[in-house]
Amino acid sequence: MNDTPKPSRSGAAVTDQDALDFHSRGRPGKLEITPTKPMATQRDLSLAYSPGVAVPVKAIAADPSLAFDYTTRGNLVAVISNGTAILGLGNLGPLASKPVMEGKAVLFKRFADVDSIDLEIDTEDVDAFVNSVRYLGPSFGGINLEDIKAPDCFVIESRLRELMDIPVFHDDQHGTAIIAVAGMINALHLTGRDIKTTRLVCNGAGAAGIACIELVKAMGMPSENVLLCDTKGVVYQGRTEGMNQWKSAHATPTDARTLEEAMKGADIFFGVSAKGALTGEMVRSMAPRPIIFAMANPDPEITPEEVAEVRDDAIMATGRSDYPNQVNNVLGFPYIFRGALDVRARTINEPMKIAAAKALAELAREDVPDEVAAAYQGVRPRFGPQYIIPVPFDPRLLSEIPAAVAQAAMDSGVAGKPIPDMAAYKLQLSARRDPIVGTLARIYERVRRNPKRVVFAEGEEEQVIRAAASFAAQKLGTAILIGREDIVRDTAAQAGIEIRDGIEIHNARLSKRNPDYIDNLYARLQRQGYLLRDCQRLINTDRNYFGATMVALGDADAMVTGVTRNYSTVLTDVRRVIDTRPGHRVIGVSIVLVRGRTVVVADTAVHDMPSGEELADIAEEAAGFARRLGYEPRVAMLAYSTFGQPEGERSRHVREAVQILDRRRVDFEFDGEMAADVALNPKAMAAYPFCRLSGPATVLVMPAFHSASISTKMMQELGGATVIGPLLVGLDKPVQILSLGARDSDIVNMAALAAFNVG
Ligand SMILES: NC(=O)C1=CN([C@@H]2O[C@H](COP(=O)(O)OP(=O)(O)OC[C@H]3O[C@@H](n4cnc5c(N)ncnc54)[C@H](OP(=O)(O)O)[C@@H]3O)[C@@H](O)[C@H]2O)C=CC1
Ligand SMILES: CC(=O)C(=O)O
Ligand SMILES: [Mg+2]
Repeated sequence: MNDTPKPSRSGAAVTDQDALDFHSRGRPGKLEITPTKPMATQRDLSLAYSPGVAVPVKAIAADPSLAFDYTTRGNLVAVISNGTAILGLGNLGPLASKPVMEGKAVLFKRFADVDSIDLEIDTEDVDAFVNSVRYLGPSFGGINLEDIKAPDCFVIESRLRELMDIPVFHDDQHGTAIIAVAGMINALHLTGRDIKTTRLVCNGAGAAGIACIELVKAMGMPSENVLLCDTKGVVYQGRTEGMNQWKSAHATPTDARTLEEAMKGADIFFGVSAKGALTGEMVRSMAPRPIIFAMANPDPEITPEEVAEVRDDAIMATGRSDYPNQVNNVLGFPYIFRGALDVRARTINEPMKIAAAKALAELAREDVPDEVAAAYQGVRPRFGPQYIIPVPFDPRLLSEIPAAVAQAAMDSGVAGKPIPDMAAYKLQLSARRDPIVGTLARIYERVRRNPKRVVFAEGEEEQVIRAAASFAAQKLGTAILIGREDIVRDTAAQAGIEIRDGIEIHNARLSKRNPDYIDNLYARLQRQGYLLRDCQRLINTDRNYFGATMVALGDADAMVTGVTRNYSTVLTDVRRVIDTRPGHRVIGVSIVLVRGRTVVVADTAVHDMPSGEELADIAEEAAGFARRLGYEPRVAMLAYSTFGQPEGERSRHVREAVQILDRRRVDFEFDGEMAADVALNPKAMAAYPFCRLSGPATVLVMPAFHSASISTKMMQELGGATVIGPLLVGLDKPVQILSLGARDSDIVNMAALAAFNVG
């Protein structure tokens, strides 16, 4: 396996300050609760609360299964910990565990649309813990126990499983075991091993370790082939020190006493212990083509670089996202609970776990979609030593894993509500996906494959420097900060931002390119009332002119700006330097992402009251933009009226635009004029059977700037939508303008969109 590429970090590493800022910014923490019903009127109140609420109360009292129909129970999982084994950091208590538990709760939501809340319980007493949880059954559809130390976790989980009629799942045990076994199945396949003759050493005999070896044995590895180790060394038959019944059950008759001795000739190493527990020497002593899963978090037992120093034939995985082969339970718990909840499973049993592991292993062997390539810096992974397990951003996880788990629950008789049509269920699962994940991941992947030089014009601003550092660290290209070098460096130092490789600082006044930039600007503006002196001043002192000219003359590929000045001023400046792309019209489009759907809205930036002709151009630009993003455009020309009713002056332009598009014979679906509900809601559209759109619109062309701007901002503020943009489309060179005070993550997204040349 000498052709195995050397392991490398993806470069998305974060600083301690990044992590603290991420957690404290805006509303502290990572989640909030939002209502699903309006609570606006007296009637709403009467329905949601007294007296209306009494009706579902009585219904549930008569038939408890109705709680799934009338409450959140069926989609709600509690992530519960006492903080006694937080990642590999040890017993730091319940309060300190809260960031991890909140994190798991948001991952449930993000990856599988499972609502989740963290509960930290302040006790190390097993009985008290069990009692705190057992009475919570009516609140939840499932219980995810987390980061509870062994052996307490074994007692807690088995007692709660007996006491509660919903799935109780200690993720550090079974989640980890499922993912590790999935990776192992593929690694065995790649190295041509038979599980029956393979020897495994598992370092860590706690929650994760015991569960991993139990599942491995359930998959067919003979007990005598498995050596378990802990802080005292090998768990051998007859050992008395540091033992408990769970370790004893896996004690082996062996002469090996230390991890070092155990590792000699071993085929597989599972590390679920602590940072640095495995040495290069031990790796050297393993069998040919060894399989090493160093899963301790946040730092593995050994790094891929350290393994690569001693041998080049290993298949290596860690629990981290910044190396290839992330063996982490995030690949399991969202989807396992999704499947279990959807069939109202009473428990998560062995067949469901094995089904999840097999489905994961199978996914890694299939061809991967674009978004998966994103996590591999544009190098499309292919099943092999560097890709034995799917990545967390793989969109297929959400349709495949829950379906496999649900099927296994049905087959093993624990499903309370079987799924009648699996194919339809898989489609429903895909629709649960948060679309922003896919859209941005695709763009990032393409930019990484073809990195660009991007100007960050307001280079002295802290959030811009932070964004530039992140852009460079994510290997999206070179970030060019415009500003005075000493000020940029001081601001960066004070904010704890490292100016690393991939960042350049350009001071406009000192640039050798100034004479050329001034000549270029003067040639463009001399007949618009500008003197040479004016152009000198603009290039020397105005970072937008300097930066845009860099892009115009090819010294950079794209630019982002606008954090410190208002949109229209910046747009005017930029358009003085950069032309409209021949045959195009400059417009602004916004991408609106709401659960389950993405729509493109135009024109959100440039034309105030567009004519029919201009609306037709806007439709063409927006449709082209949607295609470049990978969406099939179905363009609705919006108005307050639908096909002539009610009549009105403003709808006339929209009708005209439709006629113009007809004459132009454009190659995308369009129709109008129509109201927004008709465009977006198939039931409302059904009232107009002659409508030419084959489904809900994906592109909304607004009748005027005010309606475009108002509606997108309302969607953002009131509708919970994520709005990206306005993005400038139709310029000859890619420039994107940020909103005043944009945050670093928004700036990075815009820089990536500019580099992608989305416009
Ligand atoms: N990648 C992933 O998805 C997951 C990774 N993990 C990681 O696994 C590790 C263990 O977690 P968990 O099982 O929940 O914790 P537990 O506290 O339940 O168990 C820890 C086990 O590790 C052993 N151990 C600790 N340090 C060493 C060492 N230096 N050498 C040998 N054994 C050691 C302990 O030994 P003893 O019994 O003697 O005290 C104990 O058996 C953590 O680092 C965690 O981050 C956990 C879950 C998921
Ligand atoms: C990933 C995880 O659950 C852990 O490290 O504890
Ligand atoms: Mg954990």
